[in-house]
Amino acid sequence: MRIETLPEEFVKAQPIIDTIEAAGYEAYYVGGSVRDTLLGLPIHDVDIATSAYPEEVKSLFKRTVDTGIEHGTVMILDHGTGYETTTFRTESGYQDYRRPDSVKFVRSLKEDLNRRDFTINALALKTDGSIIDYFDGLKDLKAHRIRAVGDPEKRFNEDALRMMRAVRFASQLNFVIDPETVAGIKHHGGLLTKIAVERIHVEFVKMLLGQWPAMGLDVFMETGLYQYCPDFKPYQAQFNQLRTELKSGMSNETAVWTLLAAAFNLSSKQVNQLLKDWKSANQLIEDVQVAVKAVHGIATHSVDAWLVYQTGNELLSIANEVAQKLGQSSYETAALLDQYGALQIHSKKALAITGQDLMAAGIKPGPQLGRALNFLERQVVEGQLDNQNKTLLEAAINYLNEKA
Ligand SMILES: Nc1ccn([C@@H]2O[C@H](COP(=O)(O)OP(=O)(O)OP(=O)(O)O)[C@@H](O)[C@H]2O)c(=O)n1
Repeated sequence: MRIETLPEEFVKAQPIIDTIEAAGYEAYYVGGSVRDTLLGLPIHDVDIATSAYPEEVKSLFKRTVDTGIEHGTVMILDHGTGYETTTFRTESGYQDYRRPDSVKFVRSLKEDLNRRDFTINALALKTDGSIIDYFDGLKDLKAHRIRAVGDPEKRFNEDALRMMRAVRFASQLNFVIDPETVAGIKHHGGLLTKIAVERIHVEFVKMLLGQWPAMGLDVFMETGLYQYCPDFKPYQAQFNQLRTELKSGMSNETAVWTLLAAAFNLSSKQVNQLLKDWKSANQLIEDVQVAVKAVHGIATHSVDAWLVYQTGNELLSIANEVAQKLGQSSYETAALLDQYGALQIHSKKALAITGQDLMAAGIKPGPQLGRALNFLERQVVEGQLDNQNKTLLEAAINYLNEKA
């Protein structure tokens, strides 16, 4: 098998391989970029595997960075691009079910490919476009199948995260998982509890962002893997619902979490807790809480100006995307965004009056001044007042007189 025209990312990286080969070593493109090229998908990072030992690699290039030298990885910098170049290796140990305790550098490509997770990830590509395939990866690619290299039990015992990777690849590629590999996942699912939640989180989000999340969710549920993901175990029923409803992936991470929070019917407090447990960034937590509120408004057809204003353009699109995926929206996203666009103001700063103006008119600083500004903001957003300095000043004074 030979690829006629290599994507430009590989062509750009060719001088690296040429240099290594000219020094008498072997070097190949490996990993996800080879798999994705064969599937006609865009590629992200070009990874290189070589028979040269790390010190030998370093001696061949002017600019290198030791990104993971103990595992044989050196990054070669070339015209502003970094290429991770890893010495062929075998691995052993894995006491933490995640990283090998020790690696042994070897000179054989076959041994290196033999340590990898799935056959579709164990292909090597030469600069002339030919493919080296020791484990029937091409056959599996053609059959749209994820199959562990060698013994699945051993593969998952070495690195438990690979089970989540299998789920994620199923969702990204619309592939099925080979029965023996599924059996390995069922048997070793419990090892996931040994893995840091952040790592599970990354794979889980990638799964829901994949184009065929129902494929990934099927495996996630049927193998029982969900039971070993902290915080997700109680949501079996909701996951099952999602599997049938979710036809395609989500647009981004905020959308993924909004979908889960909405599908799981979580309260604001629960969303907060879930996302904190999953070590999410504060901004993400805030955004999801706002978006969930908007999903609820959209689902119950109570999308008023104030909700639209509070949610904002970006989160409004996300909220509608989620509501649509859950079959709860009949709104056109464009119509919601038009509604947002038609508001007189899009932030408090845009009010035609300031706290200074109010103080100049004799209103004392303090909580009542803040309350007056909040009142004006809402009135302007809801179209009860024009956003004009004089109008707002009069309205503020009336409001405060009424409250007095
Ligand atoms: N737990 C893992 C992680 C990675 N690999 C091997 O290392 C390669 C590169 O890993 P990574 O960059 O994490 O994933 P990709 O397969 O490249 O996929 P993607 O870039 O889409 O995440 C994989 O293809 C696979 O051969 C592995 O065997 N076991």
